[in-house]
Amino acid sequence: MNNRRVIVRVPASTANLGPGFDTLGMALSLYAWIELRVSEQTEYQFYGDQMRGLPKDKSNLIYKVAQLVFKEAGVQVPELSISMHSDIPLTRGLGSSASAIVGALVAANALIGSPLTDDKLFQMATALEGHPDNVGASMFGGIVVSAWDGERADYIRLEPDPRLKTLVAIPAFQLSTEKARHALPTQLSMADAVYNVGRSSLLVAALASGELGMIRHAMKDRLHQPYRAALIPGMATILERAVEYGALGAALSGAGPTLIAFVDDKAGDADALEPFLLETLKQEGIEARTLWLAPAVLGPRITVEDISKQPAVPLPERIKGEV
Ligand SMILES: Nc1ncnc2c1ncn2[C@@H]1O[C@H](COP(=O)(O)OP(=O)(O)OP(=O)(O)O)[C@@H](O)[C@H]1O
Ligand SMILES: N[C@@H](CCO)C(=O)O
Repeated sequence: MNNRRVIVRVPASTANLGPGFDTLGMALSLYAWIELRVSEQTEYQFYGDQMRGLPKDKSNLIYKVAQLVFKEAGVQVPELSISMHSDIPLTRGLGSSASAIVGALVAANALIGSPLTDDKLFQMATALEGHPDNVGASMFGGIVVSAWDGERADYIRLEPDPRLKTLVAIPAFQLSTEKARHALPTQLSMADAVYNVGRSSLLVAALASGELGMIRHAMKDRLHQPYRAALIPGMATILERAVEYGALGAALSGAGPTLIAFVDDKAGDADALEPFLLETLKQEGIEARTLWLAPAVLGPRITVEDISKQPAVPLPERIKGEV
């Protein structure tokens, strides 16, 4: 274990997909890399613009999550060398906390010889995050349909349709999940609950069957997006009109503020979508950047190296070409 260097690449994710609040998630082709080694004292190396401001002591999420794995497995690894490079922006609705939790669980488990099963790691990740949607997608890749009752999370993974691509508009401002959850009501009407059960079921069926044309009707929501709209000016217009600009459907990504549009890559009729998203946000005074992302088919990719046999080059050099 002392000579082991573990590097885990973990995908970002989009949660809810509109109606599937706390239930649906899809992994995206944007990544974070976490490296763990046993060390004499705990130290951090952070790389990439997204890591600014994160703590470099034992209060760091990665360290705390790794210690939960060691405790569960009954081993002691009090000091760690932690390196991280992330392209996933923090507090923007692209699952940065889920990627950090899943990456830390998987890396810590690999460091001690993988005693915990993937299902056990998923249960731990769900309890830590408080909902299974983002962590399920980061853990298993693809599209993950999940349900959690506070004790056990169950899931089914769906293979994303190869025609599916996404365009995300990432506003320059941050919005924490905590704040976006505070905007939600504590009670809902039966009519709205039935509305969402219908849309969410239809969306899962559309994604599983490849009937992508149904997404425009299915990707609608009355549980969370209407209540969060005031936090993201321009969102309501984008959700309503994105289909006019070639999207299959659009949603708030996770708790926001990122907006995500689903596109049929083979249809080739979405050239006007990017300017529409950016212009709509700009009219509300919001600067944003866009990224075309594909669904990430794979969950975490684990590399274990023996550093007694090869020199441990810094993480950015090790992952050069992947970033
Ligand atoms: N690599 C990391 N190391 C330590 N803490 C992290 C790391 N990545 C994310 N976090 C923590 O997670 C917080 C962001 O979580 P939050 O749930 O608010 O947003 P998100 O996960 O980016 O978006 P969403 O859950 O809506 O998709 C950060 O402010 C930070 O505290
Ligand atoms: N389902 C969660 C995802 C963000 O973590 C929410 O919308 O609050």
